[in-house]
Amino acid sequence: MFWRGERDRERESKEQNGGPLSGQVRVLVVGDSGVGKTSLVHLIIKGSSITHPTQTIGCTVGVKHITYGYSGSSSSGIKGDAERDFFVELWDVSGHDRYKDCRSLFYSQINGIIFVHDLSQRRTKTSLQKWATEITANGTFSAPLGSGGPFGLPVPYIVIGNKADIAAKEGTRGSSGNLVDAARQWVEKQGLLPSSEELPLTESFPGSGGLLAAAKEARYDKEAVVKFFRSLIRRRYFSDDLSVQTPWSISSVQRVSHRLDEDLSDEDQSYKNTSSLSDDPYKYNVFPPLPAQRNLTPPPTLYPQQPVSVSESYSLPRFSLTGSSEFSSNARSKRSDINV
Ligand SMILES: Nc1nc2c(ncn2[C@@H]2O[C@H](COP(=O)(O)OP(=O)(O)OP(=O)(O)O)[C@@H](O)[C@H]2O)c(=O)[nH]1
Repeated sequence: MFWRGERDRERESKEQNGGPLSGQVRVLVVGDSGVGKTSLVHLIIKGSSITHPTQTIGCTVGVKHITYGYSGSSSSGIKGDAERDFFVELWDVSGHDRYKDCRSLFYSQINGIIFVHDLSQRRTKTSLQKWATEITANGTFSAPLGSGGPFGLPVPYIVIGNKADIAAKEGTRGSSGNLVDAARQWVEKQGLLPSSEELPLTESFPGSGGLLAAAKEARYDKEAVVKFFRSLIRRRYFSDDLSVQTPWSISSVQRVSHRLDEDLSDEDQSYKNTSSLSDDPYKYNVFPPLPAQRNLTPPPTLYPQQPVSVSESYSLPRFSLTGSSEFSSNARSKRSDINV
């Protein structure tokens, strides 16, 4: 294919400037049906809201391009030596129950997870633990952390509470219509239970302050999400960072999400690696495996990339190594669904 040839030529050219060009990390995006996963993925990749998302069939994959700066042992001064392209695959898994029995197909070689819930539907947050348990039980993981996190999750995650616009209008912290939630709210109103944590069944997902988003209004905490992606890249490709304690849940203090058009400046600076590795740090394949990785099949490389067995209609979005730093397939309708 033409695009592939172009890419190969560019890769060869960059490799002449020092080492492999790029790599990728895989991030699952999970949560109940209708919480806004597809809307968020579209926002993260395209930078704009999607007007009419359709229900995800099985899983769709979007790709976000990120450059990762490195100021280690490279001395050439050529930009290509100091930055590399990485691709964050966002696997948007359908939350619908009809795919429950087969969606574990998509839980493969996971580097990180974005859990999404709907702030106006409290039960969608409660059910995140169900998602975590399912992924832990059925998934395979790349660059896993040393010991199990909440629900046994072996990779970092973030939690995003979406539909902040609705929650704000309703002036609630999330009313699901669930009887337990209704009871909790009544009890709280009576002043009988100031610390509402005593009531069972409406558990919150542990370990994260959570991020807020309103995907429909193109609002999310871009900086926090990009930092999360970078931390996954760092974990997978820069071995010296693996000695650093990485929290299970990459969380930040809850903050008001900002508009996407507040573009990040100098994103790479915050993750410049200043270690003194003597070899080319981008030859990530030569690093010894992590203790936790030794028994695992090596993660797939970017070239070629067909991570799952899929129907004929499925294709990963084309990668472009020039132009915009954010891209994916053009629109949800053009992102080929994996039909399962
Ligand atoms: N008000 C509001 N609606 C939203 C927001 N995000 C998504 N929606 C709407 O919620 C509905 C479901 O959004 P999707 O993005 O398809 O949800 P999903 O989680 O991908 O759903 P599944 O594909 O069934 O798993 C759509 O009608 C969206 O327009 C938001 O931030 N605010």
